Amino acid sequence: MSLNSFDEWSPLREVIVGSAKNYVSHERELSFELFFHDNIAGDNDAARLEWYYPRLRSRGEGEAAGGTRVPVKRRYVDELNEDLQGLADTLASLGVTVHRPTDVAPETGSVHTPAWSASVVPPLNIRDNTLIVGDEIIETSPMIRSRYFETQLLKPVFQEYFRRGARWSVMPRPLMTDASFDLSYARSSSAGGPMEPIEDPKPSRYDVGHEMLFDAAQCLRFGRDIVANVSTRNHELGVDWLERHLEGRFRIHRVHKLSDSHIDSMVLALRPGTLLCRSEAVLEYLPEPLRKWDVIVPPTPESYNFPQYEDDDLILTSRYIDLNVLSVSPDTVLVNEACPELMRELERHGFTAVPVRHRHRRLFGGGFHCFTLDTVRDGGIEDYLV
Ligand SMILES: NC(=[NH2+])NCCC[C@H](N)C(=O)O
Repeated sequence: MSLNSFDEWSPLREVIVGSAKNYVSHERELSFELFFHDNIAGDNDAARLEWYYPRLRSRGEGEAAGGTRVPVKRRYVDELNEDLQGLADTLASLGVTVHRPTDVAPETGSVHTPAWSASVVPPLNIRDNTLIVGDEIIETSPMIRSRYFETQLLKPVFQEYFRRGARWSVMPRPLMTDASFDLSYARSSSAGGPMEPIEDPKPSRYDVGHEMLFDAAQCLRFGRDIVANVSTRNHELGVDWLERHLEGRFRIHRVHKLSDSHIDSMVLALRPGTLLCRSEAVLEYLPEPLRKWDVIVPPTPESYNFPQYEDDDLILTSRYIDLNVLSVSPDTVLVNEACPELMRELERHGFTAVPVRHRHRRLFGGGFHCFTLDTVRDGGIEDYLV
């Protein structure tokens, strides 16, 4: 079918499901530290910052171009791939056509630019680097160096949609030197909480000042309207680009500092008139028309909802990550089977919750919404925000 995805909830026909094949390590360098810096794990309104460990070690001589590779345990990667296959199988059993990315090679490759290099990670959280707006694929400007060329692994799928008539654009590629990053959000969000130090940015001959660095997962799509979270100058530039690019076709509504970057563990739209939110407080950030929608606030996740990890396992999400559900229609939602409380809450509001296994979401930074990219849904360019 042709690319057609304008919203987060209308009947799903085609989707891409991410892959974690050959995930071996995380590379801890400036862009990674900044991205995962602010793990807000608040009890509804009292936001609290979580530690990452092990603590950063400061860069030694000659280490400026790269970072420290932290291995990811093989068992977790195998279990994650098993769960991803389960997710793909569930979607297929619901009549959805599932596409998969190209897997990265077993030997970890590297991304090299004139300014730096970083090890490649698999195309797992594919929601992050591509925005589907109607009949257009937009590859967004990456925020993490290891993920600089991630969308290349979606190329066969994108080529096929292009062949069938899709528009296909790529936002400007950042030079992504240390000076490209606006550190103000990460620095100011440290107030009152323990915080890993942000390493001193190193100068580079390629510095051009703050650049656009913006993830598609900062957006939620509502027909003609797109809600985009902006927390830094980098995001602001990204939204400026999107606004100019989509002018006359879509309206963008900026929300400010709802989260560090991604919006989809804070709020999701389940059907016209119903939002799933981390807390009622989220509403105050949203555009006026959305504040009138019904809100489902799931019970706060408890530690028993999650596997126990060891000190050397990096935790990359808040415990609200399971809010990150995937709608296959306005009344059917894929939910982590580890969250019976969330499933019951959705059922109470008239949804069918389809349980799907997903064990290691906190180690790999994403739930079902993050791991997927919905390319064909029934919905069109409608005005929902009136
Ligand atoms: N599209 C995504 N990768 N979203 C994941 C957002 C997770 C969010 N940072 C949290 O810790 O709750």
